[in-house]
Amino acid sequence: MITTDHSVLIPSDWRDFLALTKPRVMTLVVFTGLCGLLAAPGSIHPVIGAIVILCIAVGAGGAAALNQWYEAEIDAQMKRTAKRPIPAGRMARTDARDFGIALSAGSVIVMGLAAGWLTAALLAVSIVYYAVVYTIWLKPRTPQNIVVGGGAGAFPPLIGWVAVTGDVTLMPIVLFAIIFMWTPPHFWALALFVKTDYAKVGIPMMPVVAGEKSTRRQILIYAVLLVPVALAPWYLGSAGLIYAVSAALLSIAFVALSVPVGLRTSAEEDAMKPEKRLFAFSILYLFVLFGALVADRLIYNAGLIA
Ligand code: HEM
Ligand SMILES: CC(C)=CCC/C(C)=C/CC/C(C)=C/COP(=O)(O)OP(=O)(O)O
Repeated sequence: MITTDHSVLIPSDWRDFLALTKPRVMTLVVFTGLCGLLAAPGSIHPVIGAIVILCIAVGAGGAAALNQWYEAEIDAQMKRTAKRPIPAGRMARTDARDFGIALSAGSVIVMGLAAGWLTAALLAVSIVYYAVVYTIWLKPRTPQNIVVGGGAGAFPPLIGWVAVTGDVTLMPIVLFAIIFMWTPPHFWALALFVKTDYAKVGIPMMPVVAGEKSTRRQILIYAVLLVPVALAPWYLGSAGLIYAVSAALLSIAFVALSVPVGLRTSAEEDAMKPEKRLFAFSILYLFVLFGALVADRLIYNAGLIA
């Protein structure tokens, strides 16, 4: 049973509040935000920079808490999510809601005061995008939920970049586009092996609605479309050879891992190994790609390469 009553004493400790922020997923969200900040041309005071990253972490965590407040009932029915603080009965639902609102509002206000209101507005849009547009509106309604909703997770590098430069130019939009195109293969690879969970709770994820075959084709299509987008910082002249070589190698590996997932029809014999491999690699891919962007920028700035 899910508790919604404030008066019920539930011994949720700090670990439950931390779990509400989806800390493991958010490491990559925060990392891409940090990379956007470090790769941007110009400089930012280190203390302000640290506050910006903290606000991205807190805002994303707040949005994740609101996601779990709203989805407590369906989380309770899925194996992967049943042990979360609310469905497991360790936290009152209203506490998660209040915590989510406090983190979200607090992060936007502090961001505005520290880094300006354009940066804060972008953070606010990404929070509303994840907690409301994706969670409440798209996710229960359409199999394109994560294609459109994935935009929420694409904001952090844009936010980090704009905190430094003060305006939205082509390059931060390219960084947004990289994560936007990356999200479908990232999530659908996983959705293929947790399909039954989503089917059980009536969430129209792509493999449930369009079937496995179509989802597999779409994973491959997005992985191929991601290649020119991932290389864009280089051919648009905003990144050098270190980034170009890294992006090319990562792209080859990503497409190579997507091919067996995209082309096969039956996966029963190997317990979905290629799908699990692609999902795991998708995370490494984004860490290394954004890390390469920063390494490239720092090395060129330091004059180590002409
Ligand atoms: C709508 C878009 C997305 C959906 C639906 C999605 C969904 C998921 C799911 C269901 C998991 C499994 C772990 C869990 O149960 O929490 C996961 C893992 C993960 N996701 Fe995503 N994801 C999305 C976008 C992103 C974005 C934008 C990032 C970061 C930039 C990201 C980073 C990660 C990471 C790092 C993990 C591994 C966490 C771990 O090791 O436990 N995801 N994702
Ligand atoms: C700055 C800011 C607000 C960033 C937002 C970052 C963001 C949207 C990340 C998306 C990652 C994520 C946890 C998806 C889970 O989908 P789900 O919630 O459908 O997964 P679930 O089934 O595990 O609940």
